[in-house]
Amino acid sequence: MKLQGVELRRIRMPLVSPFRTSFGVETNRDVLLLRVVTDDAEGWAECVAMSDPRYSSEYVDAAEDVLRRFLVPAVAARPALDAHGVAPALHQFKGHRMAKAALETAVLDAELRAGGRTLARELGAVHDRVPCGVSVGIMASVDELLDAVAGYLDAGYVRIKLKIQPGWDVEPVRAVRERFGDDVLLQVDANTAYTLADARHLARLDPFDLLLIEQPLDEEDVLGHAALSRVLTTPVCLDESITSAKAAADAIRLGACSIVNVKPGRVGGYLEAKRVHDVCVAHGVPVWCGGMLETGIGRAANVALAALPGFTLPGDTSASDRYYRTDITEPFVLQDGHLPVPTEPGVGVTPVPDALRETTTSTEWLSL
Ligand SMILES: O=C(O)CCC(=O)N[C@@H](C(=O)O)c1ccccc1
Repeated sequence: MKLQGVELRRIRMPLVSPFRTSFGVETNRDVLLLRVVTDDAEGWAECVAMSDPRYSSEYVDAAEDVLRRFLVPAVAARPALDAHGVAPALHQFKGHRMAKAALETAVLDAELRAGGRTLARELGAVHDRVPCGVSVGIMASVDELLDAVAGYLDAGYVRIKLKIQPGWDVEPVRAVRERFGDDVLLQVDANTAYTLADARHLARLDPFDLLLIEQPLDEEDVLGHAALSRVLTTPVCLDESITSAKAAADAIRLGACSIVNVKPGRVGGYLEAKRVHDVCVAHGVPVWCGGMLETGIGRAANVALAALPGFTLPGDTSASDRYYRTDITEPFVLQDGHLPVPTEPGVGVTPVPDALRETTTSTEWLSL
């Protein structure tokens, strides 16, 4: 394929309700979309970088800048363009995995649309729908949390994930167990909010039969997670620490985790995400698909990934209305606790022109 140009488009998506984690509150998503135009087809992708560098070091203005000045020119310089050539072309640049993931995914989407192939087939999906979990933020009170969880269970979500932080952990978990019983699939996500000194406190979560505790310690504290895994009976799952398939292999071999949250943006794209999946499957480690409050563009690709055989735990692949009143694609609607895997070529969805027009805050064309 020959790259003709790349559109960098920023859109503003208000959340239906504030989403609070241990590192801040999200009320609007400032999203960077990429549209790659080649001589064969167009491809779309969503960059999952947040507005500020609090989930990881990346943030959306930096992603846009590094794409404009370094990543797009490097890919455009390749004589023959295909998705598997993007990562090697970008290897010269350090980090910026979310920006790299967006560019690779847009090229992959164009390549697959041109060939009439779905992302699901390309990645090795084995299911035509995926079970969906939901992520529940930190709330102002336990009563507010219980109302939110009741609503999501009524909506059909098959797994509940609670955000936790020091001062909001054992009590909300106990309240959810007491209200909704022991059969609800329940897990917690700390987003690095604790230290190894909190091990004994975190062990107070063990009696609640959680599926996992996600990223309790700093993303660089792999050995700390290994030590914590020896103290807790709750399985430890890593998110922020797993930046590549090699990082996953190392963390598993060091005993730092027994479950992995796979996020394509965090690891540099869907091709590396499949490699993370394959490494985890080879080690007998279950994986599930994480989320970054994606619009339908990123959500479609995540649902395809979540249909791979090693994704044996429900992911954060919620319906569009979990976060957005109006999505920029046809909405993903929960059906019996599941979302259907897109069946159209590429990521399988494209933005609805009116919705895109109404949410766009800037657009820039990089001609090549
Ligand atoms: O359902 C979703 O898309 C969000 C799932 C979720 O909780 N994401 C968390 C995370 O740390 O995994 C997050 C929240 C806000 C910003 C970045 C990440």
